[in-house]
Amino acid sequence: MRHFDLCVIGSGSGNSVIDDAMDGWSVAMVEAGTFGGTCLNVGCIPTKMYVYPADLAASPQQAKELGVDLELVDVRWPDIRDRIFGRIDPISSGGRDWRAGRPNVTLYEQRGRFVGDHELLLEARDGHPETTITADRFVLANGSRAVVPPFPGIDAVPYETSDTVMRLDALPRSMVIVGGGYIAAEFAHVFSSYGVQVTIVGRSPQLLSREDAQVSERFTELLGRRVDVRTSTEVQRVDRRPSGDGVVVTARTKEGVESTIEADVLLVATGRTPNADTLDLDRTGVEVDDDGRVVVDSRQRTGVEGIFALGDVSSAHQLKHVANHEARVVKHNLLHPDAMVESDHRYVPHAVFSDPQVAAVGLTEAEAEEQGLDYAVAVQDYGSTAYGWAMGDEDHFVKLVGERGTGRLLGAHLIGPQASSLIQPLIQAMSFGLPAHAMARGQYWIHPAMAEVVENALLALPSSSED
Ligand SMILES: Cc1cc2nc3c(=O)[nH]c(=O)nc-3n(C[C@H](O)[C@H](O)[C@H](O)COP(=O)(O)OP(=O)(O)OC[C@H]3O[C@@H](n4cnc5c(N)ncnc54)[C@H](O)[C@@H]3O)c2cc1C
Ligand SMILES: NC(=O)c1ccc[n+]([C@@H]2O[C@H](COP(=O)([O-])OP(=O)(O)OC[C@H]3O[C@@H](n4cnc5c(N)ncnc54)[C@H](O)[C@@H]3O)[C@@H](O)[C@H]2O)c1
Repeated sequence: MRHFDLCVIGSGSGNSVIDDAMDGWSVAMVEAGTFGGTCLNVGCIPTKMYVYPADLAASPQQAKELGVDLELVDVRWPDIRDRIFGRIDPISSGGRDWRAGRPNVTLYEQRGRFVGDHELLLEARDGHPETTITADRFVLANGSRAVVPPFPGIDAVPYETSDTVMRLDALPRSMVIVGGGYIAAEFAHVFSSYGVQVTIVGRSPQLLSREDAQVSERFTELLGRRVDVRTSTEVQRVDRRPSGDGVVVTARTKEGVESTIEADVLLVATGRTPNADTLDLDRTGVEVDDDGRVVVDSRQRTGVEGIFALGDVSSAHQLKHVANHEARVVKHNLLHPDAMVESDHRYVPHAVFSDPQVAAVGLTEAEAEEQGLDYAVAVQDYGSTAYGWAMGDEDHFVKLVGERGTGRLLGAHLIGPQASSLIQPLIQAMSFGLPAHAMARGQYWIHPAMAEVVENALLALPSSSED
C-alpha cells in the first residue's frame, strides 16, 4: 500500500494547498471530476463570462432612455459558449498536466472514500484500478454538488443544473428556473438578456431571501420587470410537454392558486449540498454536522489528528473567496504545525452578479434587531449622487447598518450598478474597525464617481465618539 506525506481530495481550492515548500513531501492529489473544481469549470468563472455579454445585450433598453438607440441584432450562443469553454477547458487541462507532472505529486483521477482514519480507497475507473493509499495528513477539499429536490415527475423529464446549462447546444426559446437564490438570479439575467423567455418559480416571498429585506424586495421587483417572477410558489410536479420536448411545471402559490408553465428548458437551482457524504467519513473519527458539513475548528482541523477540511465541504458560505482563504490557512498550518493560524470568518462578503447586482457584508437590519444591538440605518439612493443622477438612476441604493456609540459598520447592503466593486471599501472598514464618519472624512472621494454614494451613505449614519 502506497504511503504519502499528504493527500488532498479535491482539485478546486485544494489544489492551491500544495506549495513549493512541500517539494520534499510525497503528495497524492485525488480528483474524481474535472481538474480545477467548481469555480473554474462550472461556477464563478464561466457564469461571469456569461454575465458580461448579458450586461451588453441588456444595454439597449437603458441606452434608449438616455437618447442612444441601440439594437440587439443577435446573440450568437455557440460563439459565446465556445469562447468561454475554449478559454476555460485548456486552463483546466493545463493545470491538470502541470500538477500531474510535479515530481513529488501523484494524481489519482478517481473517487476516494475512507476505509480508516488515514486510509483512502480509490475506486476503480476506466483505466484506473482500485487501490488503497495511506497518508499522514489529509485535506478534505471535495466541495459540494447541486441538489435536485424529488419533485414528482422529475425523473421522467429532461432538466439542467448549473453543471450542464452553460453547455446547451442552442439557446432555448423559453426556460423555467426553479429556485430563487444566487444561481437563479444570475442565470435569469443571463438568459433573459439573451432573449430567452424566463420564468422563475421561487418558494420564498422574495428572491434572494437571505439578503437584507429591503434589498430582496427591491431585487424581486426589478428582476420582475424583465422576467416572469412567481414567488411564494411551490412546484407540484413536472411533466414532459405533450409535444415531446421541453417541460410543463405545475406550481401552486401559498394561497393555493395553481398554474402551469411550459418551457423548452427546466433549470433546477435549489442549492448545493456538501460532498462529505461521498467520503464514507463514518469509517473515520471525522465529524459531520446535521447539514452534512465536515466539522472543523478555527484552524480548519477536523477532530482527527492530521485531517483538515476547507471550502464547500465544511463551510456554510459556499463561496470561492472563502474556500481560497481557508486553503491558505490549511497550507500554513500544514507547514507550521507549531504556529498554526486561524481562519477569519468575521466579515465574509458576497455578491450576486445579476441585473441589478447585489453585494453585502455583515448583518442585515433584521439580524441587528434580533441581536438587540443599538444600531442606526442609512439608505442612500444612487440617484442622489452626481454619477447616479447622470445615469438617471431611480432604482438602486446603498444601505448601511451602523452601531451607535462606536460608529462602526455592522452591515452593508448594495443593490445597483457595480455593487460588487463599490462594496470593497466597506468590507475594508469593517475588517479594520474604521468608524463610518472617520472613513468618510478621512480620505478624498473622487468626484463625481459612483463611489460617492458610499461616502454619502457613511455620512448619513450618526457620528460617534470614535469618529
Ligand atoms: C454556478 C455557480 C456559480 C458560482 N459563482 C460564484 C461566484 O461568483 N463567487 C463565489 O465566490 N463563489 C461562486 N460559486 C461557489 C464556488 O464555486 C464554490 O464555493 C467553490 O468553487 C468551492 O470550492 P471547493 O474547493 O470547496 O470545492 P470544488 O471547487 O467544488 O472542488 C471539489 C472537487 O472535489 C472533487 N470531488 C468531490 N468528491 C470527491 C471524492 N469523493 N473523491 C475525489 N474527488 C472528489 C470534485 O470533483 C471537485 O472537483 C459558484 C458556484 C456555482 C455552482
Ligand atoms: N455570485 C456568487 O457568489 C454565487 C453564484 C452562484 C452560486 N453561488 C453559490 O452556490 C450556492 C448554490 O446556489 P443556489 O442558487 O443553488 O443556492 P441558494 O441557496 O442561493 O438558493 C437556493 C434556492 O432554492 C430554493 N429551494 C431550495 N429547496 C427548494 C425546493 N425543494 N423547492 C423549491 N425551491 C427550493 C431556496 O428557497 C432558494 O431560493 C450558493 O449558496 C452560493 O454560495 C455563488
